[in-house]
Amino acid sequence: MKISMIGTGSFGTSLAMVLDSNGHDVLMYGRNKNTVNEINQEHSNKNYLKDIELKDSIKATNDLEEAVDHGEMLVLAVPVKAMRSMAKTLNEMLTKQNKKVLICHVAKGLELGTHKRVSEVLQEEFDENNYTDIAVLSGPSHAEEVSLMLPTTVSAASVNESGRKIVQDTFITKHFRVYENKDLIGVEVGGALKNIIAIAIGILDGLGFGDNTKSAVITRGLHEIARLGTKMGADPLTFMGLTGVGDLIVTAMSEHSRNFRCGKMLASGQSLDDIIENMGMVVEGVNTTKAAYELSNQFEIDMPITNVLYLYLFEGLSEDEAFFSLMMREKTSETDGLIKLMKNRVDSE
Ligand SMILES: NC(=O)C1=CN([C@@H]2O[C@H](COP(=O)(O)OP(=O)(O)OC[C@H]3O[C@@H](n4cnc5c(N)ncnc54)[C@H](OP(=O)(O)O)[C@@H]3O)[C@@H](O)[C@H]2O)C=CC1
Ligand SMILES: O=C(CO)COP(=O)(O)O
Repeated sequence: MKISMIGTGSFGTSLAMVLDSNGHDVLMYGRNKNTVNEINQEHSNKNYLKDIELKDSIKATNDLEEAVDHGEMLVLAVPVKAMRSMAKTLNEMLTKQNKKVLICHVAKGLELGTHKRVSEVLQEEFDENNYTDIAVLSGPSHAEEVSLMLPTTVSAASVNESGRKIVQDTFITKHFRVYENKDLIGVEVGGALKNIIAIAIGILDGLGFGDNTKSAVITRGLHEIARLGTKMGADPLTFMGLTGVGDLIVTAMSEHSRNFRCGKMLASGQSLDDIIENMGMVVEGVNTTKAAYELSNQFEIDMPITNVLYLYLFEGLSEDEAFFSLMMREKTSETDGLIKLMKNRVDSE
C-alpha cells in the first residue's frame, strides 16, 4: 500500500520503518527541511532516534501536497496540539485532489480547551467525502524500541470494523503485533491519560520514593483513568488491555518516556517551561493533565492524582502538600473504583 507518514519525529520514523519492512511504499512528510534531507541523504534521523539506519526505500518530502498525493493511507504522527491545523490543511488538499483516504493517527492526548479526543478533532476537520475511516493505533510502544524491531504489541481501533482491520493488516509484522479493538474511545483515552500518571511517577522517582509508592500511584492512577474514561463513553474493560494498563506500565517505568523524564526533571528543580523547551520532543501529559483536570471537575469524577498533579504543575502546590493531600484523603473502599465499573460491565453482558 502507498502510505504517507505525516511527521518525521520519533514515532513517525519508527512506524515508517515498520511499514517499510512490511513491503509498503512509505513517504514521510516533515516540515523541517534539514530532517527531510537527512532522511533522504544520510538515511538517519539523529535528533529523534540516535542509532537507527533507515532503508533507502523510505523517502521524505517537505511538500505536504506531494505526501497527500502519494498516500492511500495517511498516518498522522504529530503532537495533539498540531492535529487540528494539520487536519484542516490536509482536508483542503484532499478536496483539491478529489481524493479519499484512510486516516490513522497515533497521538496520545486530549485537545486543550475543547478536551476532545484526537479522532473527534479529525472528524470535525475532515470532510466526510475525503476519508473512509478514522482510526487510532495505540499501545505500549516506545519509538526507540519499535525502531530496533523489539517485539511490540498495539491495538488498532476505529468505529468501522473494515477500517481498523485494514490498519491491523497494514502494520502487523512478526515484530509488531497489532490487535483490533472496537472501543475507539477507550483506546484513545487510555493512551492519553497514562501520560499524566507517568509524569507523577517520574516526580516520585526523582524525589527518591520507593517501589511501594510508585506501584500505588500506577494502580490507583489506572482506577481514575478508568473512572473518567468510562464517563466519556469507554468500555472499562479496555483499561485492562494494551492501551490501558499496558501503556501505563511502559510509560511510567521507562527512561524512554518523555513524560516520565519530565517528572524526574521537575523533581530536580527544573521549571516546566525549561523542560518543555529543552526536551526537543513532545511531552503530551502536560496539556492532558490540564484537560483531564477540567473534565474531572465538569463530570464531578474523583481523580485525586490528576488533581494533585495539576495543582503541582500549574498552581505551585508543594511536594509536601501533594503528598499529604493524597495520603490523608477521606477513607474509601478499593472496590468503589475500577473494580465496580468492571463488575457492572461484566454483569451487563
Ligand atoms: N515517541 C513514542 O514512543 C510514541 C509517541 N506517541 C505519540 O505520537 C505523537 C507524536 O509523538 P512523537 O513522534 O514521539 O513526537 P516528536 O516530538 O518526536 O515528533 C513530533 C513530530 O511532529 C512534527 N510537528 C510538531 N508540530 C508540528 C506542526 N505544527 N506541524 C507539522 N508538524 C509538526 C515535528 O516536526 P519538527 O521535527 O519540525 O519539530 C516532528 O516531526 C504524540 O502524541 C505521542 O504521544 C505514541 C506512541 C509512542
Ligand atoms: O506512549 C509512549 C509509549 O507507548 C511514549 O511515551 P512518552 O510520550 O512519554 O515518551
